[in-house]
Amino acid sequence: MTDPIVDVCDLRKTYKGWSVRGRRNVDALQGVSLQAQAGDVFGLLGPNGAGKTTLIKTLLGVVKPSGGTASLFGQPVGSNAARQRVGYLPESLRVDRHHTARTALHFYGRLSQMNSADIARRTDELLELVGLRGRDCESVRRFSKGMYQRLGLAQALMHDPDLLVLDEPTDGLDPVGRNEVRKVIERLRDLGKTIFLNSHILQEVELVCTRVAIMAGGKLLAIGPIDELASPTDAANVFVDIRAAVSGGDSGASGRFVFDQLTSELAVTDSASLSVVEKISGTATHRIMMSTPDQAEVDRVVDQLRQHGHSIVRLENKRPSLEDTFMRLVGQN
Ligand SMILES: Nc1ncnc2c1ncn2[C@@H]1O[C@H](COP(=O)(O)OP(=O)(O)OP(=O)(O)O)[C@@H](O)[C@H]1O
Repeated sequence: MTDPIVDVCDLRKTYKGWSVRGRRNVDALQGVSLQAQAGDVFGLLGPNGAGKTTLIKTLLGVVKPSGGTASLFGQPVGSNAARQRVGYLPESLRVDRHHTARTALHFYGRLSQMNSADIARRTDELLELVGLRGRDCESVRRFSKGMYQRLGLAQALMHDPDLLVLDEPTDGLDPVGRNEVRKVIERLRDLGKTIFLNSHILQEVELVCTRVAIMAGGKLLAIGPIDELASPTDAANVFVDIRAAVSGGDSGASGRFVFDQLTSELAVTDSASLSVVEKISGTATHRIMMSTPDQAEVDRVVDQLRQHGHSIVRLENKRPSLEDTFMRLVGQN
């Protein structure tokens, strides 16, 4: 494996402060360790106060850690060598209202000490990438929130960084705006950029991230590829649609009737709860819902259904979503 792009080891941050009752320190990071590899789209998740912003600010060299180490590209965070390779989109970027997209990118290019020729070339490339070509000479005052965020992504990319840190890039956007920003992130992922994304929107993270870290109370609760985060004991929801061999031959029998028949026919163990059976309206099909972490149990139920003359029309095994895993981990903590 190559050296990590982001390497955080036992990172700690205590904000020192006072309240009316005396000294009040906040342990915002309590020994966080994580790594992101080149090409990762790394999602940082956690409830309010989890320490996500503190972690991001530490990576950017804005907050000084109280303990532990953090490096980007093998260089200590905050060093010039590390900063030059990072692009940052803050949660609430403010672009002066007199700017157009083009003049704003010129301004940010100058801040990155780029020359005029490079700024002009890069501006054209980025306007194309974020889908603002043709709108580049309009005042940003007329921009929708989605266009504004895409301009924010362009400014973060001006100096062609290898690592992008995005703080809540889709916060406050409508579904269309979110979709547009997500497409840009996917394009950047395809270009091989490493992306560190802080977001509250679990569905967004599930759609674009290759790996996630879940934090709460300044601690790391879980880290890994999304499909490996669910614990082996997390139940999957299994839906089995059947043409039921209903006793009495009534294919239009109610879900309750079929449920009672199945519970007397099937030897279901405790690990699988045959929670409900419902009639799918307008069809001769009934849907059985089970909740079990045990695939062997599903296989047993399917075998028994067949043995009792029920025919399987469709089987769907829905693994726990990122939201299920998040709620379980954060709930436990
Ligand atoms: N400058 C500061 N001084 C004192 N305490 C702070 C400071 N910044 C953050 N904190 C505290 O540190 C803890 C972690 O805050 P942080 O902003 O890093 O969490 P977060 O996960 O980003 O939360 P949110 O999702 O609400 O932005 C919180 O208890 C917060 O009140």
